Amino acid sequence: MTELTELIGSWMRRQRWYSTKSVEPRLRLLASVEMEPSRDGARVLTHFFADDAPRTPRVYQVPVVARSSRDGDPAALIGEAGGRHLYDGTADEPYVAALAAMMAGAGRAESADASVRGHRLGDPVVVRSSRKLTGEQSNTSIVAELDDGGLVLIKVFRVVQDGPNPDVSTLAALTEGGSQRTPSLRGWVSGSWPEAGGPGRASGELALAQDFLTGAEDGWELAVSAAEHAEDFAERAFALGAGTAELHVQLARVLPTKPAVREDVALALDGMFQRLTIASTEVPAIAESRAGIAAVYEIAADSPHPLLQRIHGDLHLGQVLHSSARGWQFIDFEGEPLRPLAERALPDATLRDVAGMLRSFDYVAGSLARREPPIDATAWAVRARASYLDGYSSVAGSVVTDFAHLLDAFELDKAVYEVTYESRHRPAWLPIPLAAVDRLLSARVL
Ligand SMILES: Nc1ncnc2c1ncn2[C@@H]1O[C@H](COP(=O)(O)OP(=O)(O)O)[C@@H](O)[C@H]1O
Ligand SMILES: O=P(O)(O)O[C@H]1O[C@H](CO)[C@@H](O[C@H]2O[C@H](CO)[C@@H](O)[C@H](O)[C@H]2O)[C@H](O)[C@H]1O
Repeated sequence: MTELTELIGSWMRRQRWYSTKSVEPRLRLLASVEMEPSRDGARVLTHFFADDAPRTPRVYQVPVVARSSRDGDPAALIGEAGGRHLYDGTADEPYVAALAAMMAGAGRAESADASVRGHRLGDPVVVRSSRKLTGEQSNTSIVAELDDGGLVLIKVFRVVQDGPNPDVSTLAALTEGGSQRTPSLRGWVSGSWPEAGGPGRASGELALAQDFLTGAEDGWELAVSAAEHAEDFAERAFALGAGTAELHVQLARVLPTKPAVREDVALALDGMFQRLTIASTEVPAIAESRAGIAAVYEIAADSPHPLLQRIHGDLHLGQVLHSSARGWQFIDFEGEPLRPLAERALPDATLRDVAGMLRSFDYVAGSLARREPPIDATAWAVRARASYLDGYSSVAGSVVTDFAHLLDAFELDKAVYEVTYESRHRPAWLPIPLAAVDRLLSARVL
């Protein structure tokens, strides 16, 4: 087992989804499940590893195909352990087929310490071929071609946590409610494994499958390209705002809503202060602005709050796709990866999503300002922001002006979260949210 743990540890360190880049993984194998009976000398396994390197241990799901000979795709080869050649399951057909079969037939597999189980929504998913997507992602996404020629996107969660994953629960509710603002969910796989830090068991979702939107364009890439070429984005931003408000209306229809009581406001405020404390500890420049930031949070906490409901939770341009047939589509309802899972599905204020998208327009300008030679897209971002808010209000009414103090606080809170995110993942982009914090604070003083 040491051989396996060492091999996976050194491979994992190089993967985009390994979330604690600054430290060496310290892995412990918690459990393994064989997803289906061994076929043609290939075993399909899902391993659960605890990583003790971060302050709070994290559990990673690592699916592998263990082959008796070196006959898999060389690009997917992890290495050799226990006399077998291990391949990254997400890049290897037998694993993807086993996962899809589990969803299609509501199948189940278990070992002494862990289990996995498939759930189906709508027509069964039978995979003919598959291709792993590459890119800057927290999870691993695979495009699979189905027997009927259709395509699905299979997303394999890497860090797995105890409790329901909002990506699945939100998509399931929207799909069952007939939403056209998001690709339909086709099925998912849940599992249980030993707790990382205690004697109990944890359970949660391991993967999902949803319709793949062929030809859809990534919102971030569309926006950056428009800003770079000084092309107007007002119409697209208006439609995105209106689409966000429609999504919120649908979410309020299919999932619980609740009036904001004192405890909800206190909890939200607590969360914002916790994020501020983390950011101030990791990036001392933020500590200097603490009093100003705290004042904005306190004003928001004392202001009226709208009805709370399920929201997207991490809305930015990278979470929307533009499809010529369906307009703007919203994906990835997992919430902010740096936030505890249990918090992410709690009813929240829709303006938190609006604030996320506003920050994203600022990021477009911020990233172009860092190009060589720099491109000034400040005016582009201001116009996109205004059009987005107009579009949102065209469906949601006066919520943006009625709860303006809340929107201010959410924008600042998101920028503070981004400070921590960038300092951990992309230090070169740290100046973008740092400048935003300064700007958002000085805009209030003037
Ligand atoms: N249903 C879909 N149809 C087409 N492309 C998709 C779909 N879902 C995701 N993608 C593509 O996969 C990428 C990663 O998906 P996402 O859900 O954001 O994963 P992560 O949680 O790893 O960030 C997206 O940026 C998008 O380009
Ligand atoms: O997409 P994820 O769910 O993994 O979200 C995390 O990563 C995002 C970056 O990929 C990060 O978004 C920040 O950078 C974006 C540009 O790359 C920008 O559009 C967003 O506005 C900005 O917040 C997100 O915060 C983080 O949770």
